[in-house]
Amino acid sequence: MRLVRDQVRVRVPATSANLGPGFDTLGLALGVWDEISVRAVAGETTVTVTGEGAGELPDGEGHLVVRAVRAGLEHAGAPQAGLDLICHNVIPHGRGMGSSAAAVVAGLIAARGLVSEPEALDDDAVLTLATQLEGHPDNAAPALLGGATAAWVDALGPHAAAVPLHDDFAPTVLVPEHQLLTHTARAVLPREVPHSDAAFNVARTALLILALGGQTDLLMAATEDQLHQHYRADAMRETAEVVRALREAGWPAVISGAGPSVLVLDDLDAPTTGALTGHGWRVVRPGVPRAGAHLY
Ligand SMILES: Nc1ncnc2c1ncn2[C@@H]1O[C@H](COP(=O)(O)OP(=O)(O)OP(=O)(O)O)[C@@H](O)[C@H]1O
Ligand SMILES: N[C@@H](CCO)C(=O)O
Repeated sequence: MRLVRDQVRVRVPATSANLGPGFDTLGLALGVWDEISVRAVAGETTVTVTGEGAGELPDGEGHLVVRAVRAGLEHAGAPQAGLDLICHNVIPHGRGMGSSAAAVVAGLIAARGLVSEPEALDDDAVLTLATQLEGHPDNAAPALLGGATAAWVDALGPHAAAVPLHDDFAPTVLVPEHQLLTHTARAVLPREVPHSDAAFNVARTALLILALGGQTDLLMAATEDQLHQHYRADAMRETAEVVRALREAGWPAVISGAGPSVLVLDDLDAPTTGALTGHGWRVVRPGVPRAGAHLY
């Protein structure tokens, strides 16, 4: 295996995971894109970041995209090189919009673009490597494939399948100013849950597949959850309060990923978004790209 191109550019979408009951399983691509350029060079690795994370992220081998490119090259059996990485970041960090999965998937797709036999980094391989770096596949799957996905892990590794979305589906994301790292939001979850709570979520997740496909009258019941959101409420009180108020008003609102953004599985109306904007929430209507990360 060798490097056949010395420069590639990758676009990768934001994602929202869980969608309420589908903890560590369901995910949705969002039309907010990071763009990276990777050049193989003879010298040391350098990283230039504009937008989100500029001046804060590591500027060398510790950068998450660099780590992902390296994992991809290693998996493909390709030689490592110095990397000149340029990142134009739009996806907010630590908000539950899949920034870390986007960084990892972008790096792996870049590695695919650099090597002589890209099939060594097919979608299965990229999802496996991304899940190793992320710890769970639910953001990586839609970042890679686009649309909505169900991801699961078995003895062979992670897998993902597309979840059909009805044509009018238009989510709204409410983004607060502050960050909450996924690591922190996972630390508050119990190691075990009651069987009745697991059964509760199995039913809601099944309903959610129907609701996303077009049975929208099921959306409210389909977005109930007992596995993670109430455990996380103390770590993101404003988020929990917005989710509660929106649901009381009939909107199918959930915590986006590990929070603290809120995902509404509907096109939130102008009076409601106006009120939220006045309280410091940024309103994003991203649309759902039907394709995921790609070279461009
Ligand atoms: N584009 C990026 N380049 C480099 N590192 C990144 C990038 N995006 C995210 N990261 C790293 O990942 C961290 C955020 O990841 P984290 O998993 O906590 O949140 P998230 O991925 O934004 O949200 P969620 O997983 O809930 O959707 C950042 O603080 C940073 O260290
Ligand atoms: N399923 C993950 C998504 C965030 O990365 C969680 O809720 O912790």
